Amino acid sequence: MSIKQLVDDSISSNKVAIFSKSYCPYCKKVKKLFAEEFPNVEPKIYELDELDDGSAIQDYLYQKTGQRTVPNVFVASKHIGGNDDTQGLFKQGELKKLIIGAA
Ligand SMILES: N[C@@H](CCC(=O)N[C@@H](CS)C(=O)NCC(=O)O)C(=O)O
Repeated sequence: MSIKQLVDDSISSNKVAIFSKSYCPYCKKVKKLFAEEFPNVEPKIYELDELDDGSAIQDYLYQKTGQRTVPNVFVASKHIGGNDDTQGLFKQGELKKLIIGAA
């Protein structure tokens, strides 16, 4: 499977997909948000620093979204952005709507 296929498939087949790095504090915050606020949703999490293809995945995400940083979050196949974007969407009540809509 190509990197493009792997990333695109995981975005379309998971309600929440998070491309993360295990040591990244912003990633920890966004993973905590989902775990605490949406405990019934199990995000698909890729720790890019622990994967052989992690750099290639990060390159493809940059090509796809214009965002190189992690976390890079997708909900209901929609690109949300990083931790700041995700927390902002949550505070507006829009993250819940997206998740419910994807049920
Ligand atoms: N404002 C961003 C900050 C994200 C950020 O700075 N992430 C760092 C890791 S902690 C990053 O991606 N650095 C580049 C890299 O790891 O390739 C957010 O809220 O997501």
